[in-house]
Order: sequence, then C-alpha cells, then structure tokens
Amino acid sequence: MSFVSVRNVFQSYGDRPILERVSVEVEEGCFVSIVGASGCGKSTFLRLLLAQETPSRGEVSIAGQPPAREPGRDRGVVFQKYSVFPHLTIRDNILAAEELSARWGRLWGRARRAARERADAALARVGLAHVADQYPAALSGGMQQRLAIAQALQARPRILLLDEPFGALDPGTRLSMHDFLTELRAETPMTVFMVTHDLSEGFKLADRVLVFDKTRWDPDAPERWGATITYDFDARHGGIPFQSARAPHAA
Ligand SMILES: Nc1ncnc2c1ncn2[C@@H]1O[C@H](COP(=O)(O)OP(=O)(O)OP(=O)(O)O)[C@@H](O)[C@H]1O
Repeated sequence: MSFVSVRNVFQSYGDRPILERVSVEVEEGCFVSIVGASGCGKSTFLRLLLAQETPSRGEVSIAGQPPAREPGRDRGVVFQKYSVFPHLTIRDNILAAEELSARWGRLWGRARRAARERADAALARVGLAHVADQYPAALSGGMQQRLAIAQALQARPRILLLDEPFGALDPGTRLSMHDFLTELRAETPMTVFMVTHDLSEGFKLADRVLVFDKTRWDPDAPERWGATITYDFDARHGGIPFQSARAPHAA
C-alpha cells in the first residue's frame, strides 16, 4: 500500500464543489509539487491531508490510517502566512518545535542543550543567527517566513506540507532555502507536498508535479464543477507522465 493514498475524493463548501474525483498514491519519501490556477483547491487538498477538513466523499489515508487530527511530530506545516509564536524569541520558536513532541512538553538538561545547539545551527543555516534572542515582530516578512521553514524542518517530520513556503522571499534567499530543504531531505527522508505558483521551482525540487485544474467548465456557471488532478508529471524523468513503477521512491 502507498504511504499517502487519496481515493476518489470530493470536497465542497456548501453546494459549491471545489475538488472532484481526486485520486493519487504517493510513496514514502517522495516530494510532490502541486500547481494550478488560483482558487482551484490546492490549499484545500493540503488541509485534507492535514485532517483540518474531512472530504465530502472519498478517502484519505496516511500509513494506512485516516490522517490524525491532532498536530504531532509526524507532520510539519509551513503556510503562506507565517505561523510563528509571537511571544517566544526566535530561538525559542525553533526549540518549541522539538518540545511539542517531547514527552512532557519540555526538554531538560543535556537534551535541551543539544536541542539548543540544533536550533542555533538551523538559525545559522537560514541566516537568522544574529536575531536569535529577538522576537518575531522585529523580523521582516521574509525573515519570519524563513523562521517558519526552519521551525517546521527542525522536528524532521515524516510528512512536510508546504503552502507557497517561499512566496515572500527574494530570489537569492529563495534559492538558498531550496538548498536547505534539499540538504535536509538528503539527511532525513521526508514525504513532502508543496503548493507553488512557480512551475520551475516545482520541477526543480520535486519528484512528481501534480497539476490541479477543472476538466469540466461551464462558462455560464464557472463554479459549477470542481478541480481534479489533470496531469501527474515525473519530474526526475524529464516531465513524462508519472508511472508508479518508475517512481524514484517506489517500494
Ligand atoms: N472554508 C471555506 N469555506 C468556503 N469556501 C472556501 C473555504 N476555503 C476555501 N474556500 C474556497 O475554495 C476555493 C479553493 O480555495 P483554495 O485556497 O484551496 O485554492 P488554492 O488553489 O489554494 O488558491 P490560491 O492559489 O489562490 O492560494 C476558493 O474559491 C476559496 O474561496
């Protein structure tokens, strides 16, 4: 069985269909980019994987189970809008990511010192070491976004969900964050789903690129039909249609 399995999923808000007949099987360790027109349901798809929403029809399973509703170390998330804790210093924001998964919600003694060293290394890697003792309000939008990325990656989640994570970054920082993510994945295999509006970024980072679009379109009622996965590209083999036997991480 695939690690992430989405079977014939439909999602509507009220009587308005957003997604229809969405099916995809993803092996553990695969990096999946998601592209598509604005408003076609890409973030909705991520929320279904996060169990923030339940599909109107169909099934989502992760490691053979419905996705857990509680946040846990299994899933890291970076949204377009940064999700850092405003009352914690930059360093403590990173430490909090590890403490959330610690047995008593806190790390003590040697474990805390080791986590602090890892947090400082992560901050250095994203260019925020010099502001470690400041609070998020003192950071620019792009810096807060880098902090959110470092925070999500610190816990080395089994699944990482990224919703336009690099949107607020300048081109140089964006490239450096691509390298950071690629290095971390080489150290710790993670299954990644990343929504992006940048097709070249999607192909550069991912193993597969899913395109969401509407296959049915009523010009008199544009909201009548939902979107589905119209293309599934194998980004490691020149963008040919994805075939599971060729998947780089297929079991
Ligand atoms: N909770 C909600 N209730 C009602 N409608 C919603 C809700 N969440 C999203 N929508 C609508 O569903 C549609 C899809 O939204 P979604 O954010 O998933 O699209 P998207 O593809 O991620 O868009 P973008 O690329 O612009 O971020 C949008 O028209 C949005 O207004």
